[in-house]
Amino acid sequence: MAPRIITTTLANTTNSVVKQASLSSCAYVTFLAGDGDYWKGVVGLAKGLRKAESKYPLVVAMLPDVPEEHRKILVSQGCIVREIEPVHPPENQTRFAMPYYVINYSKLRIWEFVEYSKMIYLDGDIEVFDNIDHLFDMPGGHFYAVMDCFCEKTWSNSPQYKIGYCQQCPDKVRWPAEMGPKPPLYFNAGMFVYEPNLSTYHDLLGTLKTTSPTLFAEQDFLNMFFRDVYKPIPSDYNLVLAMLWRHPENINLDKVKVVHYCAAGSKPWRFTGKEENMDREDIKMVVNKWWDIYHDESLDYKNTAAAAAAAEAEAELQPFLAALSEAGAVHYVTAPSAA
Ligand SMILES: O=c1ccn([C@@H]2O[C@H](COP(=O)(O)OP(=O)(O)O)[C@@H](O)[C@H]2O)c(=O)[nH]1
Ligand SMILES: OC[C@H]1O[C@H](O[C@@H]2[C@@H](O)[C@H](O)[C@@H](O)[C@H](O)[C@@H]2O)[C@H](O)[C@@H](O)[C@H]1O
Ligand SMILES: [Mn+2]
Repeated sequence: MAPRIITTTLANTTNSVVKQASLSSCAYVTFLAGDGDYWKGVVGLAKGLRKAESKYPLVVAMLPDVPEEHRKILVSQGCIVREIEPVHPPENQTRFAMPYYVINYSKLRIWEFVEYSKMIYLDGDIEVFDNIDHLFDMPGGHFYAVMDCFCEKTWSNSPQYKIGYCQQCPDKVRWPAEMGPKPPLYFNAGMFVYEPNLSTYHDLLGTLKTTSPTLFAEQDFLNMFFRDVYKPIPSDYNLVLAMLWRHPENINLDKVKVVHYCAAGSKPWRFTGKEENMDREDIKMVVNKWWDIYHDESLDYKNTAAAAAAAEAEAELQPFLAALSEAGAVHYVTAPSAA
């Protein structure tokens, strides 16, 4: 019988073997698309989770248009890469609040990651500054996320913005009866706690086919789909930066554990400080905190105990694989590690 050819990057195999073996059924997951610079956000997120001493891995749901070079960097930072196919919304004339939002529907693929019983989704432009592993212990059967704010210009085409209504201060401008029932609580889809499930996954994709896209793309869709099981969690778990100037009374920056760099001009890896509100001291402070983590080499996966354990496991595997190769059972060729 012809020997089976095993060509692998040993480090990758060992890493994923070590990781899979030690993997509990929880994980963080983010989404990466395109050949732009969001991979830097994902590196910052991976290192931030490590600094917060999270005990769960970071999975990256990655579209095929992400360059191999970016993929290798993320693997070298200990990320578990899961290729996904794009999800396109039905054809329509809607102009999204941001044209690139059309790719965000591909986030829906993460419901297919049923090797995990519970996951926390985090946008690539999010940083975790304190441990939030306890969110995995919340009761199942719900969709947990932080309430969004409707006051930024990105909402200017929405009925809420047009009348000055925001759920963060529902008594300031009340929802007028003539506009029908007050909208249900609405979450920001940059961070949420959810349970991967195949029937939910197929239901999501099936429902999407018959749902006309709207301003905030998959965020609107997820709010509609999970409206009956949505449970708000405090803004500490997803500080939508605009809250700092729109609803400072609702924010205690000292308690914030997770920062979402979604305000225009606030992406740390592109920060110029020129856009509106980007000259604020609190904005410059949270952007610098992101860079401190991004530049901290002690947080690189290759410098961690987990990487040392993986390297040790690799060393122990090698003689075994070499012996198999000798015996002709397998033809083993090592490839350069991704790191
Ligand atoms: O070119 C892009 C645009 C977006 N994203 C991913 O999609 C998420 C949602 O987009 P974004 O955070 O820019 O939306 P915002 O929260 O700023 O509205 C990002 O965080 C990334 O994880 C990406 O990987 N590449
Ligand atoms: O595709 C729609 C996106 O909608 C949301 O971003 C918005 C939202 O936060 C608004 O409230 C802000 O005003 C705006 O700046 C920001 O872009 C999610 O963060 C993102 O992950 C994604 O779902
Ligand atoms: Mn975001």
